[in-house]
This record gives sequence, structure tokens and C-alpha cells, in this order.
Amino acid sequence: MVRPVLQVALDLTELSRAEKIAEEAVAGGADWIEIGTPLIKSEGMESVRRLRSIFPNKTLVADLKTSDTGALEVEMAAKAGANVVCVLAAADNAVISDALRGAALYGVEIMADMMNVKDPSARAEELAGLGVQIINAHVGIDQQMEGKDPLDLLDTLGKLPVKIAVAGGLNAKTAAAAAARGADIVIVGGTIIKAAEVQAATAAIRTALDNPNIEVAEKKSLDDQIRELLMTVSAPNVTDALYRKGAMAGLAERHVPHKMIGKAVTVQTFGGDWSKPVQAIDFCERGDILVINNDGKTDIAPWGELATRSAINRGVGGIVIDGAARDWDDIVTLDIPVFATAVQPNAGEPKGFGEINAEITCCGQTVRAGDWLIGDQSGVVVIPRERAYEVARRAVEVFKNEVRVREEIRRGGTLGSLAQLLRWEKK
Ligand SMILES: O=C([C@H](O)CO)[C@H](O)[C@H](O)COP(=O)(O)O
Repeated sequence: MVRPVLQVALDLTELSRAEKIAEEAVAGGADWIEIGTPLIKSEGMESVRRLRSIFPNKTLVADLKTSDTGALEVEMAAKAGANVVCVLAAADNAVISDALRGAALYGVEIMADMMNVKDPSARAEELAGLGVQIINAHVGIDQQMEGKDPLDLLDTLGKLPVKIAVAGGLNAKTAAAAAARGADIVIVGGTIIKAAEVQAATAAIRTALDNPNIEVAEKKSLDDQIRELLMTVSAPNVTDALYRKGAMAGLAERHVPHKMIGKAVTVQTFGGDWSKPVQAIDFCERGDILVINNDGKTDIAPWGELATRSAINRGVGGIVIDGAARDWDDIVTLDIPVFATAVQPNAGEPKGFGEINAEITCCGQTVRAGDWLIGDQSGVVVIPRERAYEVARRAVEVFKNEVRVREEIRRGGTLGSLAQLLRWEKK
């Protein structure tokens, strides 16, 4: 088997950070260097020129995702030092042909990005027939967040007389799987550029590519995948992934023996009536989170220690109360997260007013049965059930990004300078 090319995708917006990461990735075994779309959009062709000056002998890929003025964009990138220029496979054939003319003129290759192409197999054959040198089975970042897999896209492509690249959330295992399924070029961005130790992360992928004994793990259920993803992130990561949405307000009382992750069972009750909250315990599947609205009353508790012990017996994953809890000195000894807006000694009557699994509000957030929640010492964040996988994936990307920024701070940087806050202030 020919040794697959490992291409590191520099999907950053700061050129200075990209240079350092590129040096570490090359030291770890990266063969080609991609000036990622965010970098080119942020820094222009200067990013290509600068990386060419640092790496005079490396293959540089300008991920322009060209969709018009093919020859012009190829010329710009080629003159700046690129060896390969990326165009969108979905672009009109007029663009592809114009880009190919530019490529012939400047001695560079064209890589066609198959992202979001309706009939990938037919289009790939057509592009190869036009003269495109590399077909990239690519699933974009946003598509990845919705569970699309580049290996599935790769499998739809028939045998082609051109080089095949694969990209889209690849890690060591899936990169090796891509190579085992015929990829000539494996493109990796986040797994490398967001690692604290870029060189080690790159080397791990290089090793996996060179030792392709693949065992493909069987698919887990969607709920298990969501839970597994959320276990690796924090509530702040999730609200960042929601663009600062979803955080519950006012949960001043919190007992958090461990991270709370699960799907909501909602309870609407009134005036401390604890009947429906206690009944709801028996509605919970293992790991579910009880979310209780006490109609804004914080001077009377619909929840206490005995209910908490019952919830533990049922395998409930945690309790969140927009209202008061009582028996707090006992609750804080128990191994279950409990969040409340107040603590009170008095409880209401078990009259049975209220509803289970209706849509409620809790601490300023709408919560429906089946919505996901994550809770830790920073608080509780609600994730709409229909976006749970996407948001969990995005939260992992937020976490991975912070891993790299934390390392650069450890090396002496400051958050303001790394994020170039002044430069990115809204004008
Ligand atoms: O092309 C890419 C994406 O559209 C952002 O520009 C990435 O370079 C490509 O997806 C590889 O990055 P990862 O998916 O993070 O491995």
C-alpha cells in the first residue's frame, strides 16, 4: 500500500498561531500543509506567502473552495506559493474548466471538494473526466455536527482514475480507516490543530496511517453518543456551543457531587405541592433529570431528602428545581446532583396539582420532556432535544479549541493577544 499523504488543515483565523501549529504538525509527520478556508478568509494570500517562506519545500494546499472566477483564484494562490488549489465540486463546469486552465498555466493541481454534492459518484467521474487531479470526499464542519461521516461519502465514490482525499473530523482511527478504504490523502484539522501537543497528535495519526490494522467500533445509540460527548465537556462549553444560550439563572443552591447529564422529565407543580414531583420519579428512565417548576414560589419546598433518596433508587441522574428544596443538610450527603433556587424547611401539601412532562419554564429556560441538560459547578444548561447531537459535537469542538489556547497560555501567551480581541471587535 502506498503511504497515504497526511495533510494538516490550518483552520485558524490567526496567522501567527497557524505558523506555530504548522511547524509542530510537520515535526509530527504532516506531509502537506493546508491553508484552511478560515485562515485564507481572515489573512488573505499573505497566509499562503508566509507559509511558503517557512516551508519552501512542502506541498501547500490553498483551501479556497473556489466557486467562481476559477483561473483568477488559482493564479492568486499559485503565485502566492500554493501547489494545490481547492474548488467546490458543486461549482459550474465553466468554473472548473477555468480553474483547470489556470492550474495548467501555473503548474498546480486542482482538488475538488465534494461537500454537499447531490450525486457524488457521478460528479466525481465527471470532474475526473474534466481533468481535476484530486477528488476530496469532504464532510464540512457544520455537517459533521449533524453526524455526517466522510467515510460514508468516500464509500459512495466508485473507482476513480485520480487521487482521492478524505476530510471531515478525522482522528487517528478514522484516518487509518480512510486510508484502508483507498484514500491517497488524509486531511485532518481539528484533531491536530486543537491538540495541546500538536506534534504528538500528528504523530499518532501518522503512526495509525502507517499501521492500518483497523477495527471499526460498532455504532452506539444516538443517546449513548450524546451522553458520551457531553461527558467530555462542561456546561460553559455547551452554552458557548449554543452561542451563549441555554443557561439557567438563579440556581443559587447547588449540590454537585459529579457532573449531571441526562434527558429531562418535567414537572409543573404549585405552592410546594410535592405529589407530582414525587410521582415523576417513577416516570424517569435511568439517567433522566427531574426538572421541577414550583410556579416561582421559593418560600415553600416541593422537594426534600426522602424524595431525593427515592430518585437515587430509581437511577435518576439529577434534580433541578425552579423553587425551594428542603432537608438540604441531608441532600448534600447524597451522591446525586441537586440544583435549586432556594432552601426552605417547610413543604407544601401532596394535593396532586400540576402536570408531568408538559413543557415548562425553569430558571428562565423553556424545558420540554426529552431536552438534554448538563450541570456542573458552573450551573445548568438546557439543550433542545432536536439539536442535542449537533450541540454536543460543537461543545466538544469548543473544548478542543480551549485545550490548545490553554497550552498557548501555559507557554506564556495571554487570552487577549491569542484571540486578538482588539482586531476582532465589531466595527
Ligand atoms: O475544509 C475544512 C472545513 O470546511 C473548514 O474550512 C476543514 O479543513 C476540513 O473539514 C478538515 O478539518 P477537520 O474537519 O476539523 O478535520
